[in-house]
Amino acid sequence: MKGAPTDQKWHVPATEDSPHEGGFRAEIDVTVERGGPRYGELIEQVRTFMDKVRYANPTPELVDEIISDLQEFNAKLDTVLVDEWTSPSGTRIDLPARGNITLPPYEVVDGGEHGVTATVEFRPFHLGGNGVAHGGHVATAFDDLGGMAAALNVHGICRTAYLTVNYRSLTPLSTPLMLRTWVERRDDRKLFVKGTLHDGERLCADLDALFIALRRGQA
Ligand SMILES: CCCCCCCCCCCCCCCC(=O)SCCNC(=O)CCNC(=O)[C@H](O)C(C)(C)COP(=O)(O)OP(=O)(O)OC[C@H]1O[C@@H](n2cnc3c(N)ncnc32)[C@H](O)[C@@H]1OP(=O)(O)O
Repeated sequence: MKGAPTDQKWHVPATEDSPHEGGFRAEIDVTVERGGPRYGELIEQVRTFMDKVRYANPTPELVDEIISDLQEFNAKLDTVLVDEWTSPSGTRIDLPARGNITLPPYEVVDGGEHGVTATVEFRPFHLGGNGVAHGGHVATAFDDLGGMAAALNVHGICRTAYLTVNYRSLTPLSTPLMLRTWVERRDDRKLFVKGTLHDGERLCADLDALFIALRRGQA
């Protein structure tokens, strides 16, 4: 498993002409094919680029050159833009963080109704200051993997109502960390989710969140 568990049943009603229904995906279209076999490498190159940009001090000439290269890349991608429901970024279940470039890359090592265990590595571009991760990126990892624990528990899509992160110690960059999330209590559509982020034995942060299972068709 990398981006999300593959052996789950997603009981979401499908319609023939609409790829989604309100906030739901009508079909949880899990794919390992969109974008081709090297799509993960593309995402990794983009992440590496962001790492370099975060730490580079380029000359004005190099800035000019890179802008021009990026304009060419953007023009190429302009020819293949699709809607969010069919973009591989976020749906490639075989890739870290489902190939979603906006998320800290994680790999799910175990996931089901009981919760999710994942390894996550904050990249150099997730720098907050003084060599450690920005707290907002830690919250992003908790939001996605807390939402996944809620979704796996109810077999449907959930949305964050609140998310509290307690930062217990510094979160290192470029280090494999262990992130766990689980539903501690369910009250109808309300899922009270807990989580922890560890660097080895050391607790970096913990999570207290409420996710709400969306009603069918709810935007
Ligand atoms: C394709 C391959 C994929 C496969 C793998 C899939 C896995 C993929 C995992 C991805 C996981 C991503 C996870 C990211 C999730 C976001 O980041 S979502 C974005 C951030 N959140 C938002 O924008 C939410 C904005 N707020 C809203 O939309 C609405 O307020 C909500 C949260 C949906 C609730 O609205 P509602 O459905 O109308 O419900 P409402 O009746 O207001 O509240 C229901 C109950 O919850 C309580 N409640 C609601 N809000 C609160 C609150 N803030 N505090 C306390 N109680 C509250 C209410 O009091 C009520 O309680 P009861 O009266 O029933 O006891």
